[in-house]
Amino acid sequence: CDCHVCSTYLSATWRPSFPNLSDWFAHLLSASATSTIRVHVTRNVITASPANVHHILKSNFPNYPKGKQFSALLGDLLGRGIFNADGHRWLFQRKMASLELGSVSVRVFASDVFNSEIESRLLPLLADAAGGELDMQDVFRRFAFDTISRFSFGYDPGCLEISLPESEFAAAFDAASRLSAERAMAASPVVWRVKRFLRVGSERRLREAIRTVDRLAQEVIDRRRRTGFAGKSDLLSRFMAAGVEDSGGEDDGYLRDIVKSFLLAGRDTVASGLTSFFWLTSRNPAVEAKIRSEAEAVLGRHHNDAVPSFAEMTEMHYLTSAVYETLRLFPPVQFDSKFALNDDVLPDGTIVRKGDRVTYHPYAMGRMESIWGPDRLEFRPERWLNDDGLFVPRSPYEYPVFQGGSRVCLGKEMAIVEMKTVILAVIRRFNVRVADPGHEPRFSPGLTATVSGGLRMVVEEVKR
Ligand code: HEM
Repeated sequence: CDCHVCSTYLSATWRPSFPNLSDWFAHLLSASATSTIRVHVTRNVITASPANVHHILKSNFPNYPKGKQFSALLGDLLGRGIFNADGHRWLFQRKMASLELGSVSVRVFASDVFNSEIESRLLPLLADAAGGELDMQDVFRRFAFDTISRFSFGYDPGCLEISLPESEFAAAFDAASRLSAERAMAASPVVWRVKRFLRVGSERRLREAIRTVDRLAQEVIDRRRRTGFAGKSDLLSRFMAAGVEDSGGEDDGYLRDIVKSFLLAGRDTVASGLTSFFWLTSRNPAVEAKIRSEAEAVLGRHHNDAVPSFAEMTEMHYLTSAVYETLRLFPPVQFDSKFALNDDVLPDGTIVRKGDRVTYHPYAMGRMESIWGPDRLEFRPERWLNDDGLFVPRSPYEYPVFQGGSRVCLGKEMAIVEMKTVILAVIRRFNVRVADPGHEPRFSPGLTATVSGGLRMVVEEVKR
């Protein structure tokens, strides 16, 4: 195909004009009369139309599974885990996980994990670095890996200890997710499949990384079986107690797969959201000031610095709005694809053929004038508040940052609470400013938005 979009895509000639591929797609989607474009060479229909997103994720959901093309990329790492499954296997895990994640006891457990990681590691690390610089993206990735590992597995990799140690588990998990995502960048799937068959290059490294992840995960599972899982709060113990391993003769590999999906889903996403938040507030100190004064109004001026309760955080509508506003401009999952099972027509008239890739694009949607109005590029938490100053959510089909419909993110509420807890703890004690204010983030290709080269920030203690 020699159409403008395909030739620009293939030759990457969008690069001089746009910092990221997602910015170029946002530009094309804004200019399209239907908010939908087609990249013929990759058989990819990309849409930023809320009606189309509703159709794909909700009203015609069965026609848009993740598909074999996607699950092949992550299959070696995630196996049969929820993130990579379709059909009955997905539904079984979805029901079980929604039940567990919806329980009050799991919420209390998650809050305990966040609070202890903040009190015992994050704040001491920032205090130690005060007056100097830190790569805050690295800090948040370590924070998020410790918390999601403790939450999912009951295993503490200790990545955020003050010496910022190398964790074998975190390094192997990083390598495995990066190398799996890089499969999507091969000119053709044949390339990585041949390398995999021959066990050479990146596929050899991927195989080794997955082996390490599986070995360490298995050690945790074996230990849990020896020491008992009854009464323990982490997801692994809950799944074991719910008898997952007995269901349909499934083996330990299945438990391991389930937990790995949670690690992948809950780690880089939260770290990405926090990194973007501090980048945006560093450039918009007025927002930071409003969050501080709201916190003071809710918690009182002389609050004893203890982590605010869930109820107190719920009262902070401006903070909630600032988190949603951050994720609007910088969604951790910038785009997400499905593969059509059968021919279909989208609500805007776009024809979809069986096997086409259909992508909704939260990054572009967060920049659409038709959805957010003329000030769409401004970081303005106020847009989420009603006249009474109360936070009002938007439809998930206009704001599919956590996806929407039948496969909406299972960790959404937990992620928002985690982000709010960290933000409050940090900004009440520290000023965190981008070291190089002219720095415009560029994202590395991958499953989750990660700032290429990290984000160096200056940390200073707030004078009281
Ligand atoms: C800001 C943070 C987060 C964002 C933006 C986010 C976003 C998303 C998105 C877009 C999906 C759909 C992916 C797909 O189907 O291709 C998803 C699914 C999922 N998320 Fe999250 N997520 C976040 C945090 C979390 C956390 C902390 C957890 C774990 C507790 C989690 C657990 C999951 C799971 C299990 C799924 C799969 C649901 C299914 O397929 O039925 N997420 N998330």
